[in-house]
Amino acid sequence: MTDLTRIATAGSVDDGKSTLIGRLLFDSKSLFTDQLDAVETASRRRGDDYTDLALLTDGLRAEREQGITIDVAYRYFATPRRRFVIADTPGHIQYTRNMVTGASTADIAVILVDVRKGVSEQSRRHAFLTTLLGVPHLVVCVNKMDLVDYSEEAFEAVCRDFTAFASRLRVRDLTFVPVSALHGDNVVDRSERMPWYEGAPLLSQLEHMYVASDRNLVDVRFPVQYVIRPQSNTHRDYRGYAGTVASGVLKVGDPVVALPSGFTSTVAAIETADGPLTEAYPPMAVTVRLADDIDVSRGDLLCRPNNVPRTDQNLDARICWMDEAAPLVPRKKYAIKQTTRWGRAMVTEVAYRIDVNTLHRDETADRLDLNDIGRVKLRTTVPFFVDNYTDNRATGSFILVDESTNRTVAAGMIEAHKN
Ligand SMILES: Nc1nc2c(ncn2[C@@H]2O[C@H](COP(=O)(O)OP(=O)(O)OP(=O)(O)O)[C@@H](O)[C@H]2O)c(=O)[nH]1
Repeated sequence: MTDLTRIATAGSVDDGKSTLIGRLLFDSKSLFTDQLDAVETASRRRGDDYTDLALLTDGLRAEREQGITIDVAYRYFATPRRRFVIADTPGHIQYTRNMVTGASTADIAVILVDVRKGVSEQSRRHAFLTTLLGVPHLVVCVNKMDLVDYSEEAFEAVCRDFTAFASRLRVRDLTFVPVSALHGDNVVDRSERMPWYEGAPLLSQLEHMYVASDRNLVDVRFPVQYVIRPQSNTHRDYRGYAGTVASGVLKVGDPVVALPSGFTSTVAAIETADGPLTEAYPPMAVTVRLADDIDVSRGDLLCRPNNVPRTDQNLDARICWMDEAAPLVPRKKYAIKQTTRWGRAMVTEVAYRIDVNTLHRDETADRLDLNDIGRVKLRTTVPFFVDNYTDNRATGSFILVDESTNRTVAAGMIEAHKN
């Protein structure tokens, strides 16, 4: 199985996120020498007597910031055990939107807490968003341990406060690691300055966390991205459906049903740029050929006949509002995209807005502003094939796009209907 483990990071400004990521890359020897030279030169130029690893990710981020609105920098690194992609989400402005972008596909979230500041409003917000986005594993790095003399009591106090808040959320797996990102304690190598800590350093936790079983390999969902139909005479009869497996394991010979038509067939072949396969699983990009010539178009969904998502035009969802230009206005029409399918949607009701610090639900709210999270009801113009987000992060999520500006204004997570 392609084992790319996705990590999302979160932390308030100056908690040390960039330094931690730099340290992970540096100490695990995942850096290219030319990048290292550049960082060392830049550090010297600034008069630092140490190599400022934050320059590494900050530099990257600056590159990414040009011309894109959602500035999440992705960094790949590998150890002999695992390959990782780490999303570095800036802690300052727009944190909710950036975190939603960075964490919606993450296997593991790493939240930084400055041990001197303790569990702040932002830490609570990060924990809440992590669970809202269904990230299965949460690792809290209690950073800057060097500034509290590597005190066990200081570490334990943060763990206690964080656990108390997390107990009110749906956290599946919570781990704490005391680190000093600056000095490298417990990041890649075990720290000798914290003999009281019996756990493993961060990297080793990331390498050993069991993530495969978190992925949905049960419910086959294959959203069709393109229909491939060559026009040449030699390939006249060829018809393939290209897309990315959203969940489940698709096998040659399996019966499938196409939605919305409801026609059934069997998988005749699974093709990739590197040759044919007998099975495909998420997030593989493949072309599927069917035994019968049934009507399948872009935006349709292939699944198993005995395991289909619900077809719905009324959606209940939690959404995060991401548009700084205008608040969410009920009854306004937006474009909606779920997997590869587009339609139009109208928010018919804002049920409540959630205060992420207190988890209080404000049922009097009738709009959502930038970074607000709320529960809403939507009505779509065409049927969508949906699962609850808790069962399927791919088919349970959607975005709303403002058609006049073409901006993504919301990310949504579908929930079961409630009255
Ligand atoms: N003493 C000490 N300082 C640290 C540690 N980790 C980071 N710092 C310092 O804290 C400051 C902020 O670190 P960054 O890594 O830039 O913080 P950040 O969270 O990435 O901040 P943004 O990039 O602005 O989101 C820098 O001056 C770091 O050198 C640590 O473990 N100990």
